[in-house]
Amino acid sequence: MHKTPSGSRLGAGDLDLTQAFFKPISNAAAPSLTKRHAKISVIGAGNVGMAIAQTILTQDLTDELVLVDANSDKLRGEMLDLQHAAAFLPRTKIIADVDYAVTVGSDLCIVTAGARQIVGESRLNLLHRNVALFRNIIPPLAKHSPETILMIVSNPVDVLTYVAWKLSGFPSNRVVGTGTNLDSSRFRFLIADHLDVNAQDVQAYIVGEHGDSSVALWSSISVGGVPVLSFLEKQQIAYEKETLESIHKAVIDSAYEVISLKGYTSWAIGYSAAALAKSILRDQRKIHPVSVLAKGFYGVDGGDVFLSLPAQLGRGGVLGVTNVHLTDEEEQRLRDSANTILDLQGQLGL
Ligand SMILES: NC(=O)C1=CN([C@@H]2O[C@H](COP(=O)(O)OP(=O)(O)OC[C@H]3O[C@@H](n4cnc5c(N)ncnc54)[C@H](O)[C@@H]3O)[C@@H](O)[C@H]2O)C=CC1
Ligand SMILES: CC(=O)C(=O)O
Repeated sequence: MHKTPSGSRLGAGDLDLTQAFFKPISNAAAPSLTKRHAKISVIGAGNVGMAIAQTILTQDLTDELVLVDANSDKLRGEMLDLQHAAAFLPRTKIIADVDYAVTVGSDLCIVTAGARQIVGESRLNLLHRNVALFRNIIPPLAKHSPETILMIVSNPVDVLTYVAWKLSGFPSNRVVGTGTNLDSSRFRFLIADHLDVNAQDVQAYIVGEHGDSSVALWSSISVGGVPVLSFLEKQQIAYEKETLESIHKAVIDSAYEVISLKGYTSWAIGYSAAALAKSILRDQRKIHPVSVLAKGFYGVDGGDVFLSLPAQLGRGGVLGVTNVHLTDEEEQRLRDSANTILDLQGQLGL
């Protein structure tokens, strides 16, 4: 019996066995080529990479799922553990290797590798450690899958999305960071909890940096299509600005709290990244707040900076940025957030 690093094989007689088991149908037509084979590679098989991988599998988003990590034992262990769930999952080929050649021809590469925050540490603190890793990760991904879409998750996600864009040489529509898609989900959860409604009926955006300088778009909040703040104003129902601010603060504090309790965050980013993968690979053209090249939008003009804006995602990657109404204060906060990120980027010399 022969075993490869990318999985267990039945042996050299595989083909004979298959033919013995299944009698081929005579005069069968060639398979239809209308459905494209989809391949997703997840780089980094840690807490986040595995949460994303398992959500992708349960949601049947790909035909082939590739895992890459620098730690070969952990990688093989994770691959086998997922393969052993085959009887309960949609059929997906799962392979893993430390060599990036395994990612060849990926439609989507999701990068989660790298250092994570310890308790109380800011995402921005991870920058230099993770930029060094990205120099070894992005070029081989781009080489093996020159047409792929890169989705960056590792932190600080906005600056690392910029780094991935620079290192890959890809057009900006094919480089996206998960950005504030997660913060916006936390925001929607907290608003839904406050109003006792379903979070899926709440539309609300956090934009800017995925982190401490993020910006809550209060004017964007609607529930079941009803814009909340203008509704309250028209009905002359008073609301406290402090209540709004405290919800935004709770969003910012969310990751710190989860990290202090369980050491890392994983499930919510797993669902967040899988939702983005679905919009991209299934050409859903849905709008998500994600990290995109923001220069020229909403008065952000200080340089090439990636930060989250409501963007439409489809098979071509980032299809466009939505023109949501921002108040003057929100626009100013967005520019401040951009400057926070630009200051850090300035240290990189890329
Ligand atoms: N953007 C977002 O919303 C979120 C981002 N994150 C970030 O995701 C990243 C990963 O977090 P966790 O999975 O919890 O960390 P982890 O420590 O569990 O996993 C990191 C993995 O990266 C691997 N790795 C390190 N160097 C590598 C290299 N050169 N090539 C391939 N693999 C390599 C490690 O072996 C490890 O398996 C962190 O930067 C974290 O801050 C985490 C949650 C949410
Ligand atoms: C760790 C992180 O970036 C988050 O959970 O938001």
